[in-house]
Amino acid sequence: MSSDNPFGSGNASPGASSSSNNPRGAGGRPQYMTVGSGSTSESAARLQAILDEDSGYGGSMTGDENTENAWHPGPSQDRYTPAHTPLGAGEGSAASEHERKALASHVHQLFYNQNRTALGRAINQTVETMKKLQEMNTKWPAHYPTVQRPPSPPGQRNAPRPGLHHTQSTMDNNRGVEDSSRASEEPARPMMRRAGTSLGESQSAESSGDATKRETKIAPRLVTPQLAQQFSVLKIELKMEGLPQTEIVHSLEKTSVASLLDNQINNSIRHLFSLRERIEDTSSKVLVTGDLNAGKSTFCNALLRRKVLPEDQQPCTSIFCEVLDARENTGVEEVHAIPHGFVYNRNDESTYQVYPLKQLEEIVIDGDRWSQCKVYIRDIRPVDQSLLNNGVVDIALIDAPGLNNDSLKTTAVFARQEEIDVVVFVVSAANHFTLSAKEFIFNAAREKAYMFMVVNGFDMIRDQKRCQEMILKQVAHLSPATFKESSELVHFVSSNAIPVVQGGGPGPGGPGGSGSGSSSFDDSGKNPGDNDDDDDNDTGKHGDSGSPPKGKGKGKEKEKQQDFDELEASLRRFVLEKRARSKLAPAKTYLMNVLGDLSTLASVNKDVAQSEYDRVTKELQDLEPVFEKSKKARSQADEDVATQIETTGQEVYDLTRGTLNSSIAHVAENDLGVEYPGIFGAYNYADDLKVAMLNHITETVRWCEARGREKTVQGVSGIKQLGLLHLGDSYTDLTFRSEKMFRSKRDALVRQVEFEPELWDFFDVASIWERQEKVASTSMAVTVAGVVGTRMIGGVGWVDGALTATRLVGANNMRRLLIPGLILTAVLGISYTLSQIPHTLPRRLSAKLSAQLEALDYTHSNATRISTEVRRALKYPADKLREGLQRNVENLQEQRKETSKVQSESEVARKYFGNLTRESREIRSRVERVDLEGPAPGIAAAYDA
Ligand SMILES: Nc1nc2c(ncn2[C@@H]2O[C@H](COP(=O)(O)OP(=O)(O)OP(=O)(O)O)[C@@H](O)[C@H]2O)c(=O)[nH]1
Repeated sequence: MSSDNPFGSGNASPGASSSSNNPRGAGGRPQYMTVGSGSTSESAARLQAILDEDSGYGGSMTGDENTENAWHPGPSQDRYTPAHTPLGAGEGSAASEHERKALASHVHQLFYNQNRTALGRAINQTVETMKKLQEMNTKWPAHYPTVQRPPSPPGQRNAPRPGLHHTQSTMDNNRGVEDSSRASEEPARPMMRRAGTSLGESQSAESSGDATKRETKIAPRLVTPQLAQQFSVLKIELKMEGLPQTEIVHSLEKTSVASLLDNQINNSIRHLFSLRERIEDTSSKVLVTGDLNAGKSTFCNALLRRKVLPEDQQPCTSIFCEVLDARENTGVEEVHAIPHGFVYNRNDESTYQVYPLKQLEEIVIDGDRWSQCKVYIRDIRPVDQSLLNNGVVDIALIDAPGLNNDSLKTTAVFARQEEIDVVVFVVSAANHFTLSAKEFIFNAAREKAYMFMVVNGFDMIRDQKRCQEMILKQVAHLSPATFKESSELVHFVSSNAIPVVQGGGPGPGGPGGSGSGSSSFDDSGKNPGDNDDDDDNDTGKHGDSGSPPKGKGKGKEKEKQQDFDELEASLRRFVLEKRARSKLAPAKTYLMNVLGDLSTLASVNKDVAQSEYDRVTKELQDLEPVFEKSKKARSQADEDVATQIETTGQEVYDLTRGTLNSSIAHVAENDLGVEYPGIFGAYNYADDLKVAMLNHITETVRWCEARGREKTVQGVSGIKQLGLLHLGDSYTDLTFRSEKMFRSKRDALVRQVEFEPELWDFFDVASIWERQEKVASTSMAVTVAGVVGTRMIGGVGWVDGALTATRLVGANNMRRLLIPGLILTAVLGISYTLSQIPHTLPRRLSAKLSAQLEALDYTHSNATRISTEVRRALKYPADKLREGLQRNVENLQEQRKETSKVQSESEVARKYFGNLTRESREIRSRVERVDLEGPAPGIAAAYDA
């Protein structure tokens, strides 16, 4: 564009000392994006070098080999303001003006790149943080913040306290204007502010006070879940009939919430990736819309310096035509026409049809067939002037159908699309704003406070000053923000005055090279072959609609050209600024929201982890003595039970043994209930006696068993007491059925004891004699017999007695008396002996029985049997008790282990969430510092100028 510079290319302004001091500078080829038509300065070139180093995508080519004098951005670079060069008169000041604007643009670009890098880094850090959170979430399921609903005032439904909205840093500021207009229009629509990531949602951080105020404006019947207010991005969307979301979250398991959160984090990470992609994207889309026949296509062609889009006096554009750089289509110039109902994908030819450029005219009028088209062209302008491909911001132009009742809505929807960075509104200088135009701008102003306005066909206006005043007045009403910046945003131009290369194909010089494009024009802005400077109807220009009433002469043409150049420069700046907002702001807003959510989540979970840690620590402290006690109880009860079993067993043994021994020893002395039937029944008597004795002993055994039972019952209840003492409620009581003891060996004794009464059992001479001595009234015969008997029994003594008797009675008498005496004695003896059987026999039998039982070890074996059974009966509940105690100890041990595990986990979680809170706040404050709103100092300088 330097060739179009009215001040001559390479002439630095007088005031631009930096340029004049450096012989390289002013006259050199501009190696950076030139804004406007001004010449380029050395400092601008240096800035370009900075941009190139700035890791961004700026700076197409530096080519500045000599860097010794280059300006290096120091710590103060982010506040670098180009020096206000003293303005010289005439051309010099104009050149300096251009230079300053160029610098401003570059400084803005520098800021843009810094912001972009900062946000990109923040996105990476956030993604990493979120991935770590996901990992943590699997180990320690994160808690979702609980929601406390405040009690509702009587007669009013739940109206939760408004939560703090997260900072919304998106785009179009001037909320005040926007809000008040909205408020008046929609008083009853208290929409909740959500994560605004789309274009046009401009919101700033809201204080709790503001929020409360806003809440009071909101109709109280509108219940917004507080949950949604606390979270904006990581909000868990749950739908369940009849239940508010908050309650559903409460009713969910901790792990279920955790997995929902995990899902949400995944979505969030995906979104962050797409935002990163978006901020790294250098392209920007500009939608050109306006009234029918306002000259939109002519304006687009003028921007391209090539007649690509069909222009007509009658409305012709009925579809959206997007003009893109042919490099995006492997360098091939062609039109891709997209039929209705298809979503365009350049790599899928089934979604469009290919046509040559010259057929574009037929396509744009065929709105019935096509919904839109993509026009790939090679920009004929040099890279430093190119709009489509300038290495800094690649702009795609979209020519929209003229606004009328049919297209108004579609265009409004199109303009709201996320990828549309800027809307350029073309209005006819002659017709001013039509109703459709007003409606469109008024609605668009809600989304986009600023709009770029092109008042076209200015050449047709005779009283241009009045026209300007009238239009600006209308702009003030329609878009106050735009009006405030009207010097930058409202341009009065004549698009048809801009020389363009004719036809769909490349111009004579060929569109390919960066330098060749400019060769299509001469210094005066004419087309080659243009003979008449004053002829606006020549082939190289627009304006075939008739000659303008003004603007004859070279000066006028240059003026129009200059106006258009100004417009272009402003448009570039505007696109750049808007791009910063449309591309970076969604990333910033989303990051602010997601990091806000993360920090809320982290601090809530930190608190939960802390309280869990405190709780389990306390639990462990309480558990320790219980565990020790239980261990002690186990060994104590073990000992007690063993002692009890042993004591009871021993007692039963001793009792049985003593009782049985005594019973056996004295069995004969008992009244066994057996009558002596006389000598003839003596044998039966002996049998009966034997049975009676055995029964008596058996009864004694039974008695001992009964005592054993009693002791066992006592023992069992003792064990139960121990169980209740040590295990409490967890002790399982057992029903003890004592009657089931001693079931076997009942008749064993009869089988074991085998003896028959013998003859000698009936006669116990020794005892008879013993007994006889005690009897006082004994007859003589008996005495004699007794004496004799005694003597006889006494051994040698009886001979002596016989001799004594012989001596008394005399030998003859003796002889006569001896026989009857002997007979008498025998008879007496026998009858006495027989009479003693009931006394003798039981003793004899008892002695025999005793001997046999002793031989059988009867007493010991029975005492052992009974005591063993008692021990066995006691052992079962004792074992159960031991098991219970052991289980108790093990349970406590397990509980202790689990609690310690929870303790260490919650400690890890506490630390992790503490770090996460800090980390997310740090990243968030870094993101917050990314200033997308304030104009860069360079821009301010440009505005000052
Ligand atoms: N005098 C003059 N005529 C212009 C200017 N700009 C465009 N025209 C003419 O106005 C007519 C309409 O121009 P277009 O560019 O087709 O208008 P449009 O807004 O694209 O039309 P639709 O898209 O069909 O609504 C053409 O004949 C142009 O030559 C201008 O600045 N001055």
